[in-house]
Amino acid sequence: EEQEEDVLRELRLFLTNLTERLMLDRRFKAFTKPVDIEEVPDYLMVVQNPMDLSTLLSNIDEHKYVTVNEFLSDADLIWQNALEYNPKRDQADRHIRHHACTLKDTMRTIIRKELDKDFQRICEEIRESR
Ligand SMILES: COC(=O)N1C[C@@H]2C[C@@H]3O[C@]2(Cc2nccnc23)C1
Repeated sequence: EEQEEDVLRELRLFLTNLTERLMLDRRFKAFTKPVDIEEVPDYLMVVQNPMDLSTLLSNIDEHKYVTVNEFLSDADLIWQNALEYNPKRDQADRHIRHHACTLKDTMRTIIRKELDKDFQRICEEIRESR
């Protein structure tokens, strides 16, 4: 009903604001757009489910997420894929793995500090009712 759409609208605002803040952080520049398959032809041989911050924003706009955990399932792909595709000991791989770990920690810290637990539970009850 209308109250449910009000809740999901507020969730979309929170997730959009979170994602846009991450996109503005220069440490996460490599994660803002899909990896260019023409530049990195073997990427899809290693990574089954590519994900990036701009795709998260599109998914939010398409009402893909009813709970924060559904959003995190996709958002976690970003840093998980980076750890998987960039495992070498060289500085370039170490840099992107460090930023991937920082992305993981930053997302969860913002959610824990800024998203009300009761609000999250209401979203989960809407998901269970559908
Ligand atoms: C999330 O980003 C990544 O996992 N990567 C891995 C790719 C390897 C390296 O850096 C990336 C893009 C790139 N393009 C051209 C040549 N080499 C590279 C970004």
